[in-house]
Amino acid sequence: MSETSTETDYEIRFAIDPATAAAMDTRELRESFLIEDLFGPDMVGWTYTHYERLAVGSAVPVKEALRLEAIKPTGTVNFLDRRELIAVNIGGKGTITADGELFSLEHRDMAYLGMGTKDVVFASENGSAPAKFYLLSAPAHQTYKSMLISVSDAKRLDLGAPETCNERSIFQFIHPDGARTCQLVVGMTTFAAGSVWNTMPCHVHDRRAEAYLYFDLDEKARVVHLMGEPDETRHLIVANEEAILSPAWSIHSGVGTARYTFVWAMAGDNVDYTDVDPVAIEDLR
Ligand SMILES: O=C[C@H](O)[C@@H](O)CC(=O)C(=O)O
Ligand SMILES: [Zn+2]
Repeated sequence: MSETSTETDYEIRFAIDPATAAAMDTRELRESFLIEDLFGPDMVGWTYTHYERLAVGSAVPVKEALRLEAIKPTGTVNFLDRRELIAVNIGGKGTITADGELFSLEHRDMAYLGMGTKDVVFASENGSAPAKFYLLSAPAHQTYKSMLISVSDAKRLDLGAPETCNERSIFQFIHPDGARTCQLVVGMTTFAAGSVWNTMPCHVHDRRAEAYLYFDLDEKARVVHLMGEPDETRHLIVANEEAILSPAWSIHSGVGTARYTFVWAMAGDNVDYTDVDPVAIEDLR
């Protein structure tokens, strides 16, 4: 890809409190917590949230490479002057060049870019099977090393059972023995054939907000994503390659009408994956 474009779009989502969310109808819930049309071609798109100032976005270089540029909400000269970023490739092979360092990402690989990285360019190896970079960024307080994290470097945790339709593997890309980050904790969850329930039994963690990207879901299939306080649940019907925002007070769990994969990402007061408050299934309302 010879040309480099800098078309960037963003929208802001304010933080919603639980009482306000409980009074919302379907349309309002979707406008507040669902991100549709996430992967627009040949542009960088952001949803800048007021949940931990976590920004969720995408870069899909089809005709040309795409440069990361600052957006007004960051208030900085370069996007990463006071932030860190993780890019997860859910498409074809692609590259990320960060201040001259080249990272090659296969399908399902991630790259971590540390605070202070100035020049970032996303490119596809082949525009007819473009890379699809799912972007996550949070404020940072120090610079950790930029690095490629391939799915084979991730720490694998097998959970669930076929009888409860929740047999799945959690790939923790950020863990204490791997890449260091300030706030971002990101991973991917895949399912055994026949299993469709993620994160059930579910949990909350007031210390961290979370975002999910559901992908590799059949175009006509949907995930029924559960949100809300444990005793006041709501649902979002989610299509392939759509993301949801999960405030710190909300459960985040889902059941697919067919198989899918998802990327989960958190930011907040700690990076301890195990620091969750479990919710018993019988306590859900
Ligand atoms: O706080 C952690 C996140 O919710 C995910 O790790 C949960 C998940 O992938 C699962 O149980 O399927
Ligand atoms: Zn969680």
